[in-house]
Amino acid sequence: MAQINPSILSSDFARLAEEAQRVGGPEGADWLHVDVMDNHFVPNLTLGVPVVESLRRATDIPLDCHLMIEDPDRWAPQYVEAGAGSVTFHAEAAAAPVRLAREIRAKGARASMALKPATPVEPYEDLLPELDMLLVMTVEPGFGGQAFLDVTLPKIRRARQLIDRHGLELWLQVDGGVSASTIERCAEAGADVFVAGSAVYGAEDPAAAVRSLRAQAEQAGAAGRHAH
Ligand SMILES: O=C(CO)[C@H](O)[C@H](O)COP(=O)(O)O
Repeated sequence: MAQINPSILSSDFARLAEEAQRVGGPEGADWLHVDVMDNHFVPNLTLGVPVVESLRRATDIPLDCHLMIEDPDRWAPQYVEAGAGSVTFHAEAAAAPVRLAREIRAKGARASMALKPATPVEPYEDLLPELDMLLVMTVEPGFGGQAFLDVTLPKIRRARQLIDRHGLELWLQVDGGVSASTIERCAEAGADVFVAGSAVYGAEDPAAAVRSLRAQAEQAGAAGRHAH
């Protein structure tokens, strides 16, 4: 089943609790995608551990924290303690990704690793069993509202092949420029978790946008599985 995770990067940061509610409810957001940026790993600055702690108290939607930060080996465990249900670190930033994934899992969250558009998936094949989710970035991380990068589609396909070849349960997430006009290509390529910021929070009815994106992804994903 396709999962839709609205990115709070495109929401009103002064009203995060209400913004979480706007995407909740029946058939609403599966997870809330929380973009953590440190102005070092990416050229933008957002929020940190205290905001995640507050968000955890403000919503029942589980938190999917995407750490676009340097030194995730040091910080990721703190996001689990703050209440994240899933913590994503970047392959390009982690010093010891296997140890870090194990630590995140041991603390009780889902462990996830992200790849920037130019980072190949193949070198990480043996590491995949240590993960609960792989995030293939479909824009350069740092900002919401960017155009989807088609060049990432072959990598989504290759990641799906590796996951299936090894019989793994891990989820394959895409993030960046995911909208009504790009989600089907991602789903056909094999993604099953979709982060959408502007396509959800820029819509008149964000909860309806979540439902509509999920329906599109499910239909295209089923067609993609049939074709393979
Ligand atoms: O990680 C991100 C940027 O680094 C955001 O989650 C992503 O870009 C979502 O925004 P949009 O759907 O508007 O592209």
